[in-house]
Amino acid sequence: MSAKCWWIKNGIANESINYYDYSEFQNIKCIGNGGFSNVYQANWNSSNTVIALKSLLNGDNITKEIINEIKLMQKVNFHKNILQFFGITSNTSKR
Ligand SMILES: Nc1ncnc2c1ncn2[C@@H]1O[C@H](COP(=O)(O)OP(=O)(O)OP(=O)(O)O)[C@@H](O)[C@H]1O
Repeated sequence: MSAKCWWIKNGIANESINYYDYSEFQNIKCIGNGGFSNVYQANWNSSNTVIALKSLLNGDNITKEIINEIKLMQKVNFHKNILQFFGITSNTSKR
């Protein structure tokens, strides 16, 4: 396992990153594409709200940019003009 992949797994294990079961998300529709991800809209059962799921094109290749994005989003999670980062999920049926 790469050090960057370990950073995510360790974050989930020590609860500094929330992990959600993929089955919590319904009505998943693609709404955008970026350089390293596809973005989907979904209904989230736990919060009864609509959220964006950012799906990495290559989940096996966690780059330093992805880690930086997670770190930055966690730091600015309080700001009303910045989307809230809730956590990570994994579509295990795709693996
Ligand atoms: N929360 C959101 N709500 C609605 N659309 C979104 C949201 N997040 C991303 N998108 C859409 O998905 C597209 C790609 O998202 P984003 O730029 O975050 O992906 P990325 O892989 O980080 O791209 P890049 O590497 O080009 O920065 C956006 O241009 C936008 O159209």
